[in-house]
Amino acid sequence: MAGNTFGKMFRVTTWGESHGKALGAVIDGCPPGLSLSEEDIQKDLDRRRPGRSPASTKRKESDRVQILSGVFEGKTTGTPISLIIYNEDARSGDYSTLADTYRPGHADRTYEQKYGLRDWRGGGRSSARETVARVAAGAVARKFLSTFGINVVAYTLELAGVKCNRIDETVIDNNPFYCPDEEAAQLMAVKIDEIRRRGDSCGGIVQVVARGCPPGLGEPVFDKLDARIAYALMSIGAVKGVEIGSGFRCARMLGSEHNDPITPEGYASNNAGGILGGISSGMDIVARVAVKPIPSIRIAQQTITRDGRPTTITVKGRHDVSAIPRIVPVCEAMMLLVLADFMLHPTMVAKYGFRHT
Ligand SMILES: Cc1cc2nc3c(=O)[nH]c(=O)nc-3n(C[C@H](O)[C@H](O)[C@H](O)COP(=O)(O)O)c2cc1C
Ligand SMILES: C=C(O[C@@H]1CC(C(=O)O)=C[C@@H](OP(=O)(O)O)[C@H]1O)C(=O)O
Repeated sequence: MAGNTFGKMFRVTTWGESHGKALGAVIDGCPPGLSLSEEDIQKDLDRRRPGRSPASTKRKESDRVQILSGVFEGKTTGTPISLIIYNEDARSGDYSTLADTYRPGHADRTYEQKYGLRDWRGGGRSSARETVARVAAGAVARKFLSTFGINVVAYTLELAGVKCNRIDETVIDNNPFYCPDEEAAQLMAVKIDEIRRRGDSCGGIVQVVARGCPPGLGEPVFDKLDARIAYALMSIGAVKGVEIGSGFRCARMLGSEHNDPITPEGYASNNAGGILGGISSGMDIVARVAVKPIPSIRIAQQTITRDGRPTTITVKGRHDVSAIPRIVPVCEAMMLLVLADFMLHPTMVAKYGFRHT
């Protein structure tokens, strides 16, 4: 099956299914000499792992990563870096009704229409369990980018209709929703509890910010930085919208309001979200994603069987109430992979080289 590889210079292939033996990533193109340990990767995996918030699936996965190749004496060797994470708690028997019935909102029917068969155990390759491999690869990109002073942070702006009124990044890791407004996080917990009890699900909005990027990332046509970021974020399951900078609000602004004035010290505002003409400006890169509600819900829904008979489905198995907050580190990972890819573009290597730690 094509379409399992992301990136051109910093290339990542993910492999594995939600109820298979293991999942993993192969990273090709990471420069040699970079310090890299399993612990560097584990930190990010622990933020995505199930069980860390009331919105999370009850599936119990330790998500311990092992580095199988590409690292010797604590440094990358420039050869493919292979990472593996074993599945520990799939409980595939709970999914037997999915063998014959399609879940509304999930990939079951479209996948089968395309390939003619489907691993119905938890959605197989279409399960967001695959994002464990993206986060592992993203952590390697984070380590590489840190040598240039580049970092990426994401957080929850809105969940179940509860909006943040302030952004204080220092509190993000103090609450289970990765929310920069602690009061909003408390309301989110109440809402999630209500929705979970009803057997329903919900969505929200995540903001992703990249800091320390030099000017020059991205191409003026086709491979524009904003185009690649939108592609990367939209490639995550449940993401249905991506905005950069002022985003959809720009449609209602005047040019005199939207243009970011240029001063000798830099740009006076950042409606552009750090990207002009497809190329990073040196300002913070700011993107937001709209996340849809989780498809697998316990409320009865209308659907059809594989042979086209109408029926209703009440989805079994263990599911998130919302992809937020677990999607937050996944958004970080996809942004990190785009930036690492562009930092390895020949024009950027000529300017900045590789930095080793
Ligand atoms: C972190 C994360 C966790 C998710 N958890 C679930 C889940 O438990 N159950 C489910 O049905 N969908 C879950 N999803 C959403 C589905 O994977 C996604 O809706 C599905 O693959 C269909 O793709 P689409 O929504 O992009 O069309 C999750 C998505 C993410 C990013
Ligand atoms: C296990 C994880 O999340 C899963 C994402 C997911 C889905 O359909 O996206 C469905 C559920 O699992 P299963 O594939 O067993 O139905 C979630 O528990 C994980 O992210 O580690």
